[in-house]
Amino acid sequence: MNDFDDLENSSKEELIERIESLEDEITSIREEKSKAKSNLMWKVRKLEKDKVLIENEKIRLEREAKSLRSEVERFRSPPLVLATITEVLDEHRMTVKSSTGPSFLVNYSKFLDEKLLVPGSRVALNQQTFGIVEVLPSEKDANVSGMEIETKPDVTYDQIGGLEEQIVEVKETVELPLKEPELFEKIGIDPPKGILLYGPPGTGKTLLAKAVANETNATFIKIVASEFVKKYIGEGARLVREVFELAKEKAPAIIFIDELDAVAAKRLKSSTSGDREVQRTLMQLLAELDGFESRGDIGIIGATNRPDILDPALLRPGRFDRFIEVPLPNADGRKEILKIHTKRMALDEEADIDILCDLTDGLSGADLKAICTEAGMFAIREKRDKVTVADFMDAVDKVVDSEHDEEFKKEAGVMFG
Ligand SMILES: Nc1ncnc2c1ncn2[C@@H]1O[C@H](COP(=O)(O)OP(=O)(O)OP(=O)(O)O)[C@@H](O)[C@H]1O
Repeated sequence: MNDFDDLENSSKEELIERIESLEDEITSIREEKSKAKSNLMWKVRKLEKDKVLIENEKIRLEREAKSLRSEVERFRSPPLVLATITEVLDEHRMTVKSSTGPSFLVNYSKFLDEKLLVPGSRVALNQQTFGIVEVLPSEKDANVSGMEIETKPDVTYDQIGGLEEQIVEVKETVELPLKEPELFEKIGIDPPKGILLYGPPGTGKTLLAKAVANETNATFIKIVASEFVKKYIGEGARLVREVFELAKEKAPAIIFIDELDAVAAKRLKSSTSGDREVQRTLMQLLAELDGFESRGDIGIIGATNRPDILDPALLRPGRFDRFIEVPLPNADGRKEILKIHTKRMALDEEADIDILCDLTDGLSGADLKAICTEAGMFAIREKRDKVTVADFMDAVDKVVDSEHDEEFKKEAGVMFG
């Protein structure tokens, strides 16, 4: 006997009740079907995105390998020599004193502005011909361009997502000696001098350093080590000296040296003048670290994406002797970071951060920030007042693509000057 056999004997009320219950059942089956369908659609979309991400990653890695090869080539090209004009002899020749000591009688490129070629001007010389190839800005300007100084940065720890352990470590090793130096004195140990933050680009190393400076009311002095040794022989060591002098003047201060590997790569066997310049700069940095008494009023934070190539001399006790890894965020970290960057955004009800977390595996905090900004831009462009899931998905695509473009441009820049 099936469910419908006794229908003939049912009363009208019973029949109506039965029909209603069947209608309810049909509605709920329909709802489940539509939910399952949208779930499946999400999964398909996510798998498609994953596929694109993996393919992009492959392209990225291939480009990275290519760009690293070009970088090696670039490091092999000789840097320019820094000099100051001492006397203009005639319209072709002048005497200069180089930053490494000796004076030279030199020619200059006819493309230079002669009005700038006066005694006292700083110039760059070709290392082989010693001809003047460039007139440099005054020393003051050059300094400023290599350094970023902020009296009390406005970054606080609650603006940093997914780095709870790192924050605790930074608080202990940099903040505590700055805030309560007497604790170390009482116990009779020296506070740590320098800490090294290492991890991929855009993961929050600079943010951490700025938050310490904020918390301790310190001046934040940032220098990018690759700027020291980019071009001019003799400049690197001088800049290192000046940074430490400035920090003492402005104490309490945090010295943040980004891209530390640029002056502290393991010694190479070959010895071009570029390598020697890097060595001179590193020596000066080591001398400053050794000579400087860590009384707790200056914190030194180094950062690198390549801890594996650092010269061990720099990592000895009393130098950069604490290492803190700042990795790419995991799913929880990404959620935290997205929460921080979407906090002030007007989000559509369906814009679910969990979905976004799944779609952004392998991306950095800087990428996540860029995705939020891009998603907002898409909404503005379409004159909507809420940011939707689709905006975020398009933003993920855009940011991932633009990263590849950036790498391509960088590579092209290296190849074509
Ligand atoms: N953990 C994070 N929490 C919140 N925002 C982050 C985080 N990491 C990165 N960001 C965002 O990305 C931006 C860049 O990050 P930051 O400069 O700190 O990276 P970095 O590790 O110092 O990178 P690099 O190695 O390229 O110097 C920050 O200003 C912030 O907006």
